[in-house]
Amino acid sequence: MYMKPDRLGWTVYIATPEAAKQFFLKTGKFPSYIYAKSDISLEKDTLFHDFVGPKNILFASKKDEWKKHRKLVNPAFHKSKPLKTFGTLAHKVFSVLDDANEAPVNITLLMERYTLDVIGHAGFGFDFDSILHNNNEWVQTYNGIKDGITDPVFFLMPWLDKHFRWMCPKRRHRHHLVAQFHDMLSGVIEKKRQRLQQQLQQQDEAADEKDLLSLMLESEFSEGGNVLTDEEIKSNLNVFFLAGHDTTANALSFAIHALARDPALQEKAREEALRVLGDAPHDVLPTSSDLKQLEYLNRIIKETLRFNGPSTGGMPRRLTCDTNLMGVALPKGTPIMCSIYDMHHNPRVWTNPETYDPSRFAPGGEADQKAASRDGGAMAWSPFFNGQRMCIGMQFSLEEQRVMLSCLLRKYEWRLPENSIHKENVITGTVGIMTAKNLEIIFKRRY
Ligand code: HEM
Repeated sequence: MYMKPDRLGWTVYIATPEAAKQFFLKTGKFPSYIYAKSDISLEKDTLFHDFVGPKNILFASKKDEWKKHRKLVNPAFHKSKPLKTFGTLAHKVFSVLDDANEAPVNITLLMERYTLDVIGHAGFGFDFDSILHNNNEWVQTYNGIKDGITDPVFFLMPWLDKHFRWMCPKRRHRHHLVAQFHDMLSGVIEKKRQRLQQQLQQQDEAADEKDLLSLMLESEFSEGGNVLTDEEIKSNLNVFFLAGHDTTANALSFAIHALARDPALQEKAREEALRVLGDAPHDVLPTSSDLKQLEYLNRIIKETLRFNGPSTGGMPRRLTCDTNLMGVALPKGTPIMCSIYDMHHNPRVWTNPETYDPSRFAPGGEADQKAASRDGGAMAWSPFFNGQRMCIGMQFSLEEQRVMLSCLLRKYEWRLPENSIHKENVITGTVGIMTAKNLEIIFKRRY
């Protein structure tokens, strides 16, 4: 553990599995968490607050409030397994790669378009069509909001947004975009509620391909209604965007980079993809049983999430009572974070942590050995956090990555351009979600 100044002031950072075990699993007595989420990111009247809204699963800091959201959201994520959606949209990405005709492609931006279309379809049955038409109205609207939220000036000085946005027409426009986006979402929710009430919901639609909004509304309907207000449902949908879109896009681009840097690794992963999915010269849609057999690819995905996990530390917390953490007395009110990045790169936790090595995740390998130990070793790999507040979209994201990467391996060989700045390791460039700086890749068709 160490301390450094952060947005909440001097903050304790956890970087070992033993301390992380307490942080993740020792939640404290009802109704409060010991390590309760701080609402710093949600200052009222900011663009971020306007977009995401205060009442949702991610920001809930009290147990009863969180349970209310999790009750509806959980069954939706359990039922949802939209492999067809993942696959069909991956094929659209391929048409962009084919058009590039072996010219370098900014893979992070392309993966962001892919994951935006995925979350539109799988989240609430909406087609952003951002892979093929990145300039259309709704993509521009969403991107305008996202750029506004991640603008470093307003991120670091939220009071500018609250008190002085009247001086900045561009900022006012961004708030206007949020209102437009919310109106669109409200319309979709309303229509879906009506369909459900009139029992027009297609009964024959496979549950695993239904969108998360429909699944949440169905689960609410079966509870007799009124579990969450429309505002709360909308707020949860917006969280799925913020939590599930850039994170998965960056995880995918880091994996594509790892495979580009090491042709032998790429070839081995391709052999597995061809063995499982066949080598016929046309695109395929992987099934659930196919994905289970992609064992080597899975190791690559896991090692990529250890080496370059897009979420480096989750949201800041504050202690709600005096606590003893690993023999250190910490007073109530202390700001505290779990640094996933530091834990994943800690030489006292992982052997040669700066070496990218998927074999750590082979059966009986380093990761399994750690998980079997009693001192919190299972927490050593926590790209999605752990315990109660672990990422609810973990399986969704892992399946999305497996589908995209296995289809990509079948269809293309890829490499870094000669002058790439990412030859050794990927160079990253932002705060918050870890993102590669202008990562370009050259794709060569196999069929
Ligand atoms: C590689 C991809 C992803 C990573 C690395 C990731 C990481 C995380 C982490 C670290 C947390 C805990 C945050 C905290 O408590 O401070 C979290 C929570 C969450 N994530 Fe993800 N996530 C990913 C993908 C997704 C996807 C695809 C979705 C939804 C479609 C999603 C939805 C959520 C939600 C709703 C929570 C809040 C859960 C709760 O508090 O009960 N995430 N994620």
